Amino acid sequence: MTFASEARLAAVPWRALQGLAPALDAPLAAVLASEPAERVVDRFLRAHRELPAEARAAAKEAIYGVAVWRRRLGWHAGAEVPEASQPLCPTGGKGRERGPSRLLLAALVRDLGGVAGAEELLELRPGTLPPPRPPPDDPAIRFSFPDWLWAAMERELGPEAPRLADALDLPGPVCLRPNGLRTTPAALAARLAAEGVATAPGRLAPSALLVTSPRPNVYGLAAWREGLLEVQDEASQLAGALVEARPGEELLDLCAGAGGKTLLLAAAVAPGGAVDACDLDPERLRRLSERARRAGAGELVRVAGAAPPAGATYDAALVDAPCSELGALRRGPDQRFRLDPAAFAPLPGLQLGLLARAAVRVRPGGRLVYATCTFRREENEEVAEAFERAHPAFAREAWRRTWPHRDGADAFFVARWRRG
Ligand SMILES: C[S@@+](CC[C@H](N)C(=O)[O-])C[C@H]1O[C@@H](n2cnc3c(N)ncnc32)[C@H](O)[C@@H]1O
Repeated sequence: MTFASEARLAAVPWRALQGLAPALDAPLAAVLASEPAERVVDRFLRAHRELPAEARAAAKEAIYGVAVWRRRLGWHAGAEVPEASQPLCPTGGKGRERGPSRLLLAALVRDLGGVAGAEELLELRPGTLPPPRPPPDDPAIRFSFPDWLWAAMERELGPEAPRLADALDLPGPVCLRPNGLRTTPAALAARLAAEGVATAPGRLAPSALLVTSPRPNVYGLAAWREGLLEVQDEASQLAGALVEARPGEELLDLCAGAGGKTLLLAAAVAPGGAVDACDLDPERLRRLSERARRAGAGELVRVAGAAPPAGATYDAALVDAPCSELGALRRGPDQRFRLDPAAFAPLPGLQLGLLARAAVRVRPGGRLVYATCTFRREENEEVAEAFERAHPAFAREAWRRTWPHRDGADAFFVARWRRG
């Protein structure tokens, strides 16, 4: 069986890499030494504006492909690929003269891309790669995940885990949120169509629009500059929608970050309402203020700093908690090799503490919403259940999970309670 993430690589115009291999050595070495692929791709494309579109597309796939599939490629190339980002060491001496990254690229192009003559295309001696072999049986190697991450997926999903792994190896859809202060989903869809971008209604969140035309540069659209939309995953939109904010309400967004959900909430409480936005990170709050102004939500969002004003209470509070972010891995697929699972240990305590801080701000009859973008139950159901045990006045109203392979959206957990 071929998985969609594998089949996708067979459709890349790899032959357009002709003559590009030497220029790709440094970017490939950079991603293998743990620089984020997105940044490396951006730098490469800026430095090579002369390249035709097909070569640019193939170079981008080459850099992302080696960054993400490195573990699988090492298996095909006979090179040891460490699970964390460390310098790579080929076991055989062959190919060393071109650097191990070129060998991995050749494995990508030959073994996943299906290109005969990949070595010649990439200026390697024929026979540098070991003979081709069928996909590995070990799913962690097949889907190119560190062992600990594969184990976490298997623990959550059992036999369904390969479908999640496959989905996380595919680029996520581009999902848009119409700015309810300035437009409607139908009006935005028509406006985008006029700008050459086709969309379809989302399946999870009430007003989400999924881009169906080939990945456009959304930030280059006039509709974006005019503040008509935000790029926001559908699961994130669903989490905001589950707050069920109404016009005139006062809300607390305790972990507002750069404001993805704050802006959604601000549009929902207009007219007459307000959202107090808090975060520990002042830089994110600065970006939030900028985005709120662009969206026409400047009057609705009050940036409160690290904590809400003393004594303030709210109709609803959202805790979009810091988490391991494993559910959003499609947004930075090579991140999997930079994560240290030991860093997740303090998260449930932090999450529970944030929930308790938000709970005291919720007025009687008001709502408390907890959201994460991870699939680890230690940060999801287990935190939410611990909160319930300690806060019997809060009655459970909603309990949702989303999954990339089932819903086409990031893996989120959302719980909502009502204070008695
Ligand atoms: C998942 S992100 C928030 C994303 C944001 N709500 C959005 O929709 O764009 C979690 C945020 O929690 C913040 N954070 C971490 N610890 C915190 C704390 N103790 N109090 C408040 N915010 C905290 C982080 O700075 C980060 O911005």
